[in-house]
Amino acid sequence: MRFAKGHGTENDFVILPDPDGALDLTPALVRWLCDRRAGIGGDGVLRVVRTEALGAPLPESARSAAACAWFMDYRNADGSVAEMCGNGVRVFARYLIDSGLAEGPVIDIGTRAGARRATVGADGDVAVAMGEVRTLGKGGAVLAGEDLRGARISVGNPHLAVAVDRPVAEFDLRDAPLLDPAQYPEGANLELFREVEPGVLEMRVYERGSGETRSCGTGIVAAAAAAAAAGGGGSAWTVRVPGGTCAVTLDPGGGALLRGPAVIVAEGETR
Ligand SMILES: N[C@@H](CCC[C@H](N)C(=O)O)C(=O)O
Repeated sequence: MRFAKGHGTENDFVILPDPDGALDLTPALVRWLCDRRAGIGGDGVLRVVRTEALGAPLPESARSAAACAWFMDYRNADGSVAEMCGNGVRVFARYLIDSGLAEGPVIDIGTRAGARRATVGADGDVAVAMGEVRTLGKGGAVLAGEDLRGARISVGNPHLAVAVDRPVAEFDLRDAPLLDPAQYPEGANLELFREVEPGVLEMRVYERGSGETRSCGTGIVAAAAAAAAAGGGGSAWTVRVPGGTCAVTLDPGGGALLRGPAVIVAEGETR
């Protein structure tokens, strides 16, 4: 099986070119590919498939993806399926261009949350229009015995974005947060963020299906939206995560642009 490896601010992915939809991508295969000791290693898998080769009809939420030539079939490291991955779309766009599958610099990519437009810049950064960012009210979680309250936000996938008042490095993110299943029947990603300068956030994330990762594009957008709603600033945000820095621009219509680096680091074949 051919693969590539890439990352966006160290949120890393095993990329599987499968234009004709021939691959049987089981949860067990995903877990093996993402295993950092026995496999290749990654926070998730990006299957690169032609939308017309998907086989199954797209859910209502993904209807706009039907017009896209390429579909990002995203899987978390535990084998579960997620609707969207912000860094994944950026790395996916970089892969399509580097491998000659798309010309760019603007590429519409299908996801389970609908079409997402990625623009590859001359500086190598990839910006993606993240679709509608919806704030759904307040939510809570218990993390390492600590009660946290924050904003429930959908960026196509579910988030709890929590503003904290001490450095994010001080939190214990080894174990999964306990979420209220009534609020999050499908689970969620937890972001802890703190405004360290006007318009600048530091953030850490515990991702549903992957554990703590060094970056999460949808989570970065959720944190920026939560910070903006709390009155901490305007539309332009810089978000520092353990794996690097991304920029978010919130637009008055409820959308967001996420921009940051995306690179392909290796290509190979499994045995
Ligand atoms: N790392 C991604 C998010 C991947 C999906 C997430 N773990 C979920 O289950 O919703 C990103 O960059 O957005």
